[in-house]
Amino acid sequence: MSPTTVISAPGKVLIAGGYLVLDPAYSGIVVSTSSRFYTVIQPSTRGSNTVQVRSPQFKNSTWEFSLSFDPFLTVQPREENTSKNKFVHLALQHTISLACEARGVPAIQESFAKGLDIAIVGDNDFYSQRAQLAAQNLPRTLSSLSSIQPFCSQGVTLSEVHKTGLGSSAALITSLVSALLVHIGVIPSSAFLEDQGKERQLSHNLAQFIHCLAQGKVGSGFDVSAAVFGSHLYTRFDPTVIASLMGDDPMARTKSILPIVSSDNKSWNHRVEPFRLPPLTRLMLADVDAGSDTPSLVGKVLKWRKDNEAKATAVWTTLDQLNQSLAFTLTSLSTLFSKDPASYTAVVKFISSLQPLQWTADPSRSAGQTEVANRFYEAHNISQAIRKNMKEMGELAGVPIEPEEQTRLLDECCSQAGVIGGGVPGAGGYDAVWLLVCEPDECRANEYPRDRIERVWSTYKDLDVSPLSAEESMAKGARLESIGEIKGLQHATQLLVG
Ligand SMILES: Nc1ncnc2c1ncn2[C@@H]1O[C@H](COP(=O)(O)OP(=O)(O)OP(=O)(O)O)[C@@H](O)[C@H]1O
Ligand SMILES: C[C@@](O)(CCOP(=O)(O)O)CC(=O)O
Repeated sequence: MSPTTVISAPGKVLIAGGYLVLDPAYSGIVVSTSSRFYTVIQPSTRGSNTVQVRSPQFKNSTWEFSLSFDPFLTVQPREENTSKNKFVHLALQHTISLACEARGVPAIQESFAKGLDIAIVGDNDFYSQRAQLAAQNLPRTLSSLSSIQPFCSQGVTLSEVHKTGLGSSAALITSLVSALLVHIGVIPSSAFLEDQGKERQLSHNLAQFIHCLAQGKVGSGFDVSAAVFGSHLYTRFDPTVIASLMGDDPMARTKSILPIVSSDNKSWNHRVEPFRLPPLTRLMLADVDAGSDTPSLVGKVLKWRKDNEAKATAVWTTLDQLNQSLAFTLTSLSTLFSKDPASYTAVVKFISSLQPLQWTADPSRSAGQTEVANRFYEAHNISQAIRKNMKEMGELAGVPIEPEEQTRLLDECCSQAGVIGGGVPGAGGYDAVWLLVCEPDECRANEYPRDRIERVWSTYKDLDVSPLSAEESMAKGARLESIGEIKGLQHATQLLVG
């Protein structure tokens, strides 16, 4: 067992397939973010069979647990704890229980002979930084965000914090479960050096089960899938695969978990197909300080679908065709870059200074450049069509998927030079917007499309729009880290490097 184990897991943005991805007949485009959760595990000096979990970014966020293995494993919160965290408790209970099944109780008891210290931190993006920006009298810009200390203290408790919708619980559960599986020897650390593999699959299956248990519902699971595998085209797993484990009491001891979450269990029929955003483009995310209640939005849309089967099938069929066309078009741009990077680079530089309507108007271009420009324009139009159909679905279901305030903001953004597309991520509502913008390899200072968007957001009056620093993650999901290589991590967790 290594002295220190660090596993990170990315946040998520569902840029297409919201609601449809709840049905295995449809897929969604999920992008994993550069903003990540980090779990750091070290042996403790607190005594055998003890686990201390700290979330140093928050007040009142230290939880101590006592383990007993007889007659079977139980993870008991200490009475002295001044708060509860169901997500952390369930992750410990079911991951250590699985470890006992996989390696035998004596081996796992050995792992806890000294006890464990666990620290969990999330990149600043997972929580609104408005208060920090205001306290330092900084404008709401990307450069301001980069001046805030990494993993900064939020000054509040977890129940008071303003989350930004990047999937904190999915990234947290994935990084904690994966770090525990590695630290107590169930899977090798090398499991997180390759993109797929059986061990990464086991980590996925266990994290999905624990996340559903903690949330008390079985969503599509795209958020945990993004945290484990990174950006991809996602098709959900059959929820019956974990039905026997989803008892009324999430704390109840479950019977054997291993056969159900094992990578050999072929009932896990989710699909993870390759996808990443095209070269020389950038994902931009903003937190709109209005907030939405996803579960209630989902409930209303699914009721509308049930009560209006024919119309809903027509709307979902149209949306799915558009979603798959967007995935195909964005992927074809990556192929065009591979074939002729010079033409591709020249076109991105050209369209970055033009509104989308003008992108295909240059007759002097070569055939190669014309094909690239046409594809970018196609991606823009498909993205706008998805917005229109998602908005219409909301109006039919009586749900603010893209409410008027968000429509006005997105129309303003999507008409800017160099903006490929955008929309409301996931379930939509009032809490966030995403944009895909050109990121030319060279451009006059302050004339990048991202600069234009920053100006629109920082001066926007109807809504309080604050950028997130997240881009698409270059890594594929959960990743083994070294504490000394992540800026601010050792300081934030106050653990020893080693
Ligand atoms: N830094 C953290 N440390 C420990 N637990 C955390 C942390 N951040 C989030 N959590 C846990 O995750 C829970 C939030 O999960 P919930 O499902 O409500 O949000 P979410 O949908 O993941 O939020 P979002 O997508 O906005 O990040 C919190 O109640 C807390 O238990
Ligand atoms: C509405 C839904 O399809 C997506 C929800 O996405 P988000 O939490 O709004 O980012 C629900 C789900 O996929 O679990």
